[in-house]
Amino acid sequence: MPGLTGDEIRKRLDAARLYLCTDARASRGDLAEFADAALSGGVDIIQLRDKTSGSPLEAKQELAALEVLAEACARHGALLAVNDRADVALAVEADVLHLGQDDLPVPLARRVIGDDPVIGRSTHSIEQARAAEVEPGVDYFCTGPCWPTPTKPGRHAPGLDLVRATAGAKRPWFAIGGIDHERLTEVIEAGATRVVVVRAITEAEDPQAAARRIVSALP
Ligand SMILES: Cc1ncc(COP(=O)(O)OP(=O)(O)O)c(N)n1
Ligand SMILES: Cc1nc(C(=O)O)sc1CCOP(=O)(O)O
Ligand SMILES: [Mg+2]
Repeated sequence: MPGLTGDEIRKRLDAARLYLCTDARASRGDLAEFADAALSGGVDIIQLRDKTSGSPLEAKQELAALEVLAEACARHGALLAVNDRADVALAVEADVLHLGQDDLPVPLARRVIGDDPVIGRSTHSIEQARAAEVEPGVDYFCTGPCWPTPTKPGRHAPGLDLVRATAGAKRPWFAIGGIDHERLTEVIEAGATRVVVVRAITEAEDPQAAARRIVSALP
């Protein structure tokens, strides 16, 4: 199946509200079923982020998991995101590459993946968010963590002040970190219209219902 054009990817990014990061669920062996459930519940972007063992996945496992997620995304019209690795994003024709402050610089990543996929940036301070809002080659950014989270241990949480300071930014941006359905109202009141979640869906008994509840609460 031919991939999406850059314009199609950017159109879907503009409309995206709920972004999910998931591990490969190797211990549960249900990645395809889980992804179908989350995407049916309204997840717009799904990223493979597997740091469960403390080190990156072996390439073979990462590519196998991305193949499963790519098929699920194609079934549901969602975007497939790769974390950290421009070479892997190119290899699997991902729609999205997500880069943190310590990852590959954006101009180098662009050289690898070309112009079509979108690139996202993590930000953890007002200065970083302001920079990501105008940085060439960046299409969206994330601000967080909103609350300290065991999914990203040791990362200082700038909290909702960063969300408030970012509200109204010109580029698409997502709040991340410690967000679940119960905390969503606070995040929205602080000015976020898009969120990234991990445990709120990966640890839910019913991932489809968990995604649906979050989507229906978003503006
Ligand atoms: C959508 C999204 N937002 C933030 C992150 C975190 O990126 P980073 O700071 O590089 O940390 P790691 O995820 O690589 O540990 C993300 N992956 N995705
Ligand atoms: C992967 C990640 N990045 C963050 C950032 O602030 O950039 S917070 C985070 C983990 C978010 O997980 P949960 O939804 O389980 O709290
Ligand atoms: Mg990273």
